[in-house]
Amino acid sequence: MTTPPAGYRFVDAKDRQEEFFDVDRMAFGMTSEPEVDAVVPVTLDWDRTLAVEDARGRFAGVHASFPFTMPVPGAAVRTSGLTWVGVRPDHRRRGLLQAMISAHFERSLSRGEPVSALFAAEAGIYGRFGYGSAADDVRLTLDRGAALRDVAGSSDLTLRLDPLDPAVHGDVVDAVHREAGRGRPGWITRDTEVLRARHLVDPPAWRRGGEPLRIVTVSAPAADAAGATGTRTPAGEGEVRGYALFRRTERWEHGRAGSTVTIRELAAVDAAAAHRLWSFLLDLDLTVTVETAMLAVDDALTHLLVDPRSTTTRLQDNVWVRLLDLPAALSARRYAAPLDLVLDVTDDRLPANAGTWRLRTTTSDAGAHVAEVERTSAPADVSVGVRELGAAYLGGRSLAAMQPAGLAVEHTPGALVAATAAFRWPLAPVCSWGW
Ligand SMILES: CC(=O)SCCNC(=O)CCNC(=O)[C@H](O)C(C)(C)COP(=O)(O)OP(=O)(O)OC[C@H]1O[C@@H](n2cnc3c(N)ncnc32)[C@H](O)[C@@H]1OP(=O)(O)O
Repeated sequence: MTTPPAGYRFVDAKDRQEEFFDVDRMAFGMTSEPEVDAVVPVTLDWDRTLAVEDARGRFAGVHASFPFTMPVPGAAVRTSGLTWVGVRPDHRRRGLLQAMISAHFERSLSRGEPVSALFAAEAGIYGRFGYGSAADDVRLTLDRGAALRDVAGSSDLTLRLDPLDPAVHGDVVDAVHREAGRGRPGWITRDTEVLRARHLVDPPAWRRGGEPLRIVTVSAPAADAAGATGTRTPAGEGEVRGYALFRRTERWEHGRAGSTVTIRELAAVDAAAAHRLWSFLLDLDLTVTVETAMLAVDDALTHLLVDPRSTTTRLQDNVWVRLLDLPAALSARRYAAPLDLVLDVTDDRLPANAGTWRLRTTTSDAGAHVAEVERTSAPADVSVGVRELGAAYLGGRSLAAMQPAGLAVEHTPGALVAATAAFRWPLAPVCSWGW
């Protein structure tokens, strides 16, 4: 069991919840506002929290994790979603994060979670611990009226705008979100009531002068409702095929309206639904600018825009992935092509992962290849760090492209091209919400 640096010890945080939050408020510079705290539910599972206490008995560092089932190429894997990591500024750079990460790895492995994932507060922190940046997202700023390519059936869908009411819309949002991300690696769903509730809260302090959150849904006519999501609008007009959670922030300058539309999340189960939702959001009266939520780099919108150059696009790292139990993790996902590869893996923090492994696809299931991963003494085809394998794990990064950066070394000609063809996946990975 990991021990923290001298003068510190790990302690249970369960009965000291306010202290736990105080550390993060100190670490992030966040304030506690009673009107926000009253409505924003605590999502933590206290059995998955851990604190580091100093010699005076005060919490100096904390972290927690969520038990996710993360979609990976062709399958899903139990994943420990690291969160709420914080060290008080007066205790930083003494190795508390190092100790907490080791404890997190041990505890996740003991629960049978072969993978950990996180959203990084700063992108420079987690690579040293073997997390690889496994997905990017894009946020687009669009002008009102940005033109879209046509999609058949879009105008047949019924559109409905309402104030967001979690009690009314919670089930619709959950069902459509699940369906919209089917088959997309990284698309973690909100699997507890409290995570679902947290996603829809909207305290006035978070609105930055904007209106309360709205929801726009699009539905198939009742007779056409095929049942993909099994949801109907609250008024029962048909099956819901997509929604967007958004708000407008009103602005006037020299008598001219210049409001902004800010989208918290948009999910659509088919092209017509995506087109109808974007067409609506891109043409709201009195608005001039639309800010999207984080989208997959290959999101439908990126294909539908007539003039992609007219938007401002911000690319950012999305989910980071750490393989904790390498053979379990690599055999949990599917592969896009057959592969028989000996990998020489370096992993300074989890030596059980280091050394040579043979990854061999055996059977295929609906075109996706199932792999066995075993220890071998055979000579390696490719040498790679566990961080790079984490980066490639969701199918969004090319192992071959890491070679010019010196992060993957090929010993057998053609091995990196073959590995890349097998590890890549048709849909770019993304998680649509941060935890
Ligand atoms: C998944 C999430 O929850 S992300 C949220 C992360 N939390 C925050 O950003 C809140 C503000 N920051 C903090 O609370 C702290 O500074 C932490 C948690 C980032 C680091 O905690 P510390 O206890 O200071 O880290 P620790 O002393 O163990 O340092 C470990 C290593 O990480 C490096 N490191 C720490 N913070 C950073 C950073 N922000 N950027 C780059 N490197 C960092 C250290 O330099 C050290 O490097 P070394 O191994 O080469 O010496």
